[in-house]
Order: sequence, then C-alpha cells, then structure tokens
Amino acid sequence: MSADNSTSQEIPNPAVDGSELIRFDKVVKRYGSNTVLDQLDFSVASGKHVTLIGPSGSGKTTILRLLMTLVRPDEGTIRVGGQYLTHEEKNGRLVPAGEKHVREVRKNIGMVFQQFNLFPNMKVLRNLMEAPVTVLGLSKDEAEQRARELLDLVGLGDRCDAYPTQLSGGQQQRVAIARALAMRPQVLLLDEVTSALDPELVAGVLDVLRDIAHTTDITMLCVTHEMNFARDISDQVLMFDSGHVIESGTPEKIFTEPEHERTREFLGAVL
Ligand SMILES: Nc1ncnc2c1ncn2[C@@H]1O[C@H](COP(=O)(O)OP(=O)(O)OP(=O)(O)O)[C@@H](O)[C@H]1O
Repeated sequence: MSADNSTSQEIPNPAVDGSELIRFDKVVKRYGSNTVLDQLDFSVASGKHVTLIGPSGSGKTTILRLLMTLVRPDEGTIRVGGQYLTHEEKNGRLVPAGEKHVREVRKNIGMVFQQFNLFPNMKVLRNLMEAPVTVLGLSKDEAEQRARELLDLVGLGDRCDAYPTQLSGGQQQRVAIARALAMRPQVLLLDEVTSALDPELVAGVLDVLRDIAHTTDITMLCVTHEMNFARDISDQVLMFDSGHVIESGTPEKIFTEPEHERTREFLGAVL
C-alpha cells in the first residue's frame, strides 16, 4: 500500500452537510487473495448526487453491489438511512443481518444496471408494477397509476403495452430507470447505465437522468465513464484507486484542478 493510499481515507467528505444516507465504516471486501476494498470509510449525504470515477478494477461497482447486497463485506459495516444493512441489533449487540432485515433496509435502494435486467415476459407496465405490488403491498390501481406517471417521466408513456424486446436499448434502459423509481427508493444506484448502449442512444438516457437529478430530491450514487454527465449532475465526485478514495470534491475541482497525480493521469486518459 502506498503512502498516498494509507492516508486517503482520512480525506473529509465535503458534501456531508445534511444527514448521511449511506455510510461505509471500515469496509473490507476480498475476492480470494484480491483485497478490492480495504478499510473503506465513505458516506453520501441525503439528497446529494455522488459520482464514483476511477480506473477499471478499482472497486467502484463493488460498492454498488455491496449496497444491493449482491455481495457481502468481509469486514466493516454499511448503514443506509441510519439502519445497518450488514448487521442487525439483537439483545443490544450487532449480529450479521438476516434475510428479512436485509430485505427491509434494501427497500430504500434502487439500482439500474448496465444490462437493463427487465422481466422479458412482462409488458413494460407490468415490469414497473410487479415489485410495488409484491414487495411494497400497493394495490394494483395504485401501482398502475405510479407506473404510468413514471413512464411519462421517462418519455415512454405510449409504450406501456410493449414487451422489452420490442424496445430499443435506450428505451429499455429508460424503463429500467422508471422501474427502479417505482419503488420510491431513497437512493438510486446507477452502474454504467449507458455502457451497453449504441452511441446514438446514450444522450436520451442521460437526459432522463439529468432531469431526475435536477427535479427530484432523490440521492444518487453513480458509477460512470461519461465525464460530462458526471460534471452535470454531481454535487461531489470521488476518485477511486485500488479500493480507496484518493480524492474527492466538487466536479469543478476534480475536473479542472485535480490535486492527486493519479486523478490527473486518469482524467488525462479519459477526457
Ligand atoms: N465476482 C468476482 N469474483 C472475483 N473477483 C471479482 C468479482 N467481482 C469483481 N472482482 C474483482 O474486483 C475488482 C474490482 O472490481 P469492480 O467491478 O468493483 O471494479 P470497477 O472499478 O467497477 O471496474 P470497472 O470500471 O471495470 O467496472 C477487480 O479486480 C475485479 O476483477
């Protein structure tokens, strides 16, 4: 571990000016002998839009996968909305979280993946209604009204009866965004949501996300290689390298006056 990395976790988080919605404390994630996250401390304030940038393999997606509980940390704790995601309290002690507890906390989190992951056998409207009915217990009427409003928001109000395969990749991704929002999550995780799209479809998806970022109070945690998009929507950009935040700040600061040599190198390669 370099000297830079060993001090990097102490960088204060300038965006924390409200309540913390996400908090990682000393999180370690290993795959075999590969330590991907090493004692990671990191937080996201409620309502903020935070973008993770950094070289391939630096651990950005792992952070989102931990929040979705697709993987579990080897050490440390993760809290969302003040509740432990990784643990639960039993008899005044913290114990590893059980499935029921995890499901409850995870209701606050929505995620949009690179590959849209829509239910192929369900029409677009049903895709949006399924989880609100089965997980949140909404009535079908309530879920349908919510689904129609969200499809309007992403510009697909006229495609309710299409099956996912009848839509372009960009339209499918807009459905996936609407589907994540249908659960009214407190935080929306976005993992390289345009990287599987043909170039001409990218702008439409990013416009929808810009709109959501600018018109709602949802918290966003975003992994992207689209630096212009990161610049537009982010309150804070975190530069990751080897599982550590090596630099964080406003997009203006990170993109125009990066302090860290690794950040300069990375931006030099991608901008
Ligand atoms: N399921 C897995 N099994 C083994 N190793 C994994 C697994 N998932 C991720 N890794 C490894 O963990 C490290 C971090 O991966 P991660 O996907 O979080 O990086 P990233 O910064 O998001 O990269 P990219 O920008 O390429 O998506 C990489 O070395 C990767 O090979």
